[in-house]
Amino acid sequence: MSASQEYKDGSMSFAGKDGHYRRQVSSFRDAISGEADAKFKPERNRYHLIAALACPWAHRALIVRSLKGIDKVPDLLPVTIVDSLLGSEGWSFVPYDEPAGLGVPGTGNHIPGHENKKRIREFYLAAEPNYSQRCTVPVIWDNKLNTIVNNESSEVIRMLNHCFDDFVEPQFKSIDLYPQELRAEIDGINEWVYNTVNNGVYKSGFATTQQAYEENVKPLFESLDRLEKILSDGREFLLAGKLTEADVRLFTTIVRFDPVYVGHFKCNFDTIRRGYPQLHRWLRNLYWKGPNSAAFKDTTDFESIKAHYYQSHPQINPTRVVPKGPIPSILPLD
Ligand SMILES: N[C@@H](CCC(=O)N[C@@H](CS)C(=O)NCC(=O)O)C(=O)O
Repeated sequence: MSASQEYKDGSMSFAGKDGHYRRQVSSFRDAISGEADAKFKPERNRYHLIAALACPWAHRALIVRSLKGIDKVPDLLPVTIVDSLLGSEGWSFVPYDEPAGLGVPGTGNHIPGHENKKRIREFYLAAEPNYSQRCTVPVIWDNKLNTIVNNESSEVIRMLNHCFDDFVEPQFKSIDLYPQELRAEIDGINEWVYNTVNNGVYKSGFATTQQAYEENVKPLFESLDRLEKILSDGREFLLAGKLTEADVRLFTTIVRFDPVYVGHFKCNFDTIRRGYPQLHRWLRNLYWKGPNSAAFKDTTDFESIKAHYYQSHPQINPTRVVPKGPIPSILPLD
């Protein structure tokens, strides 16, 4: 069942009757694996990542693909980027005629044998002809079996953490974003960060009643306070002085916070740059500093991010005007 309903003007409400937004459960939950009987074996010239630069969930996959050096091996996991505008037929590889002239173009669809597909929906229907839910990114598409391996970002990044280790250069093989000894801690932090921060901004922004909005925006800022405390000893990463998937998952929300969530989703008790100096330091370190920064910086496209949110939700922003600020989108290191 879809959690969205269409208004008379064609725009979508993503909230239910009680004003609360509920994210749908992802449908494709397989994994690429080197195990002997695996259906989806790691191979070159087989898999594609379909992503939106705007989307924080897809952004996780782009970051891990880069951190793990998967992007440096030709034809291991090429990326197809959709246009930034999420229109009435979902994510698209070609510009929408209506509303016309909006959005930042993606890469176009060059997935061999599927070049004529215009919308991401067509891949979902090829994989599952009766699919009736929302067609979300990220998607790992298997061009051999013509199906979707997985469309749940939390599982996609777990999979990319190791599944292509036999193909990447040695220095990337040893990178482990979910090390055994930290798993319990990572799972613990992921759980409340997912509910109140990653999804909390959406639950605040898509709420259609005052009460639903307040019930979600307060826990969001409580969690930002909690993160601020965790980082207050000056640590560079959330856990144990080591970059983990917990940092990746939090980054994609925090980097969008001041440019989009403060205004568009009404998450405006404070901004990260003014009210959360520790989170702000952590964010800028990931984005600007050290050997990992390219994975964070080069996958962050503020133009697509802002265009997407402000133009794709006419129930929130009917004029589709995109604000110019904050300037700059992210501040430099001190
Ligand atoms: N649980 C999914 C959520 C993905 C998701 O909701 N993606 C949004 C973009 S931010 C999407 O593709 N929405 C398309 C639509 O609603 O039509 C994941 O983490 O992979």
